[in-house]
Amino acid sequence: MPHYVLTLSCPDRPGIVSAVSGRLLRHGGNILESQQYNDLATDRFFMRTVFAADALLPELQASIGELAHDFAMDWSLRDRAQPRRVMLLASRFDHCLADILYRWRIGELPMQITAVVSNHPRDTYRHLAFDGIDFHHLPVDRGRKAEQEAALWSLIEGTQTELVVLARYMQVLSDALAARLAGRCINIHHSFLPGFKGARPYHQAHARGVKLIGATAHFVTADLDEGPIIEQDTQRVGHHDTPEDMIRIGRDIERRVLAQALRYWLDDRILLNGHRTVVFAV
Ligand SMILES: Nc1nc2c(c(=O)[nH]1)N[C@@H](CN(C=O)c1ccc(C(=O)N[C@@H](CCC(=O)O)C(=O)O)cc1)CN2
Repeated sequence: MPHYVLTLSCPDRPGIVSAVSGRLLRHGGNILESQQYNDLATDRFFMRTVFAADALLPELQASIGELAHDFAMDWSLRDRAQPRRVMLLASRFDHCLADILYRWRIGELPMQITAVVSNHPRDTYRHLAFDGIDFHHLPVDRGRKAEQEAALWSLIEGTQTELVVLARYMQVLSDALAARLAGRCINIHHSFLPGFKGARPYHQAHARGVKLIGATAHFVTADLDEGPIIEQDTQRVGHHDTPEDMIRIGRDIERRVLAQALRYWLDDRILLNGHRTVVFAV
């Protein structure tokens, strides 16, 4: 029996859970897992429900669409058996790319990788196995960023990519491209945001003399390192740690934070709540 995941958000009011569960029951739905949250500050309701049903997706979508209209819902319904289509972007540092490829290879990240894209040549990753995944070298030559982004966008569209992961991709996306990728582009920033935005956060952290460093996975917006935060983690450092030590310690934090954020996205556990997120963790 297919398993479906329904995510929704709408203005809060009594009876949302009852209406949704009743509608699913009407189609023989058996709820397997359900989480909800009411943001009292915005009076907005968020819900994620996993259910089993013999009914076909189009029938369910039509029925839930009616309900969604009545409750002014933003919603999505997906067959959990359908793997998501994800594109991986990286620059010189490949530790996050290598980690995601390994987790995907062993089945921890159930997704279809549509391509690996870099502004550096294939040889940069000569020790990484791409297992038949297409690699695209899209260099950013001075004054030709628009052309590079046009090629990148055509690849994203041409491969029907649902999510773009910036796995230490060190080029700032233009406002236009960030807008096109709103809610479907996740970046790993190598600091505990909002501290130390920009390209060299570990050197900034060392100069400030912090005792904790971290990493942040967030949705990409036009405003650099300002997007809705999905996942964060930290680790202690000391006066003896050099910027190089922090870069080494930070690699592990970046890997686990990005992998967790990607697992949440693949399992429809992230809902946007304005410039914040609701994350229905396991
Ligand atoms: N529109 C956005 N684009 C990107 C974001 C984002 O939040 N919004 N995050 C970055 C990743 N990043 C930090 O996490 C980051 C990347 C690059 C830079 C930067 O200053 N890059 C320089 C070039 C550096 C180089 O070539 O090595 C630049 O683009 O001029 C800062 C932060 C990914 N894109």
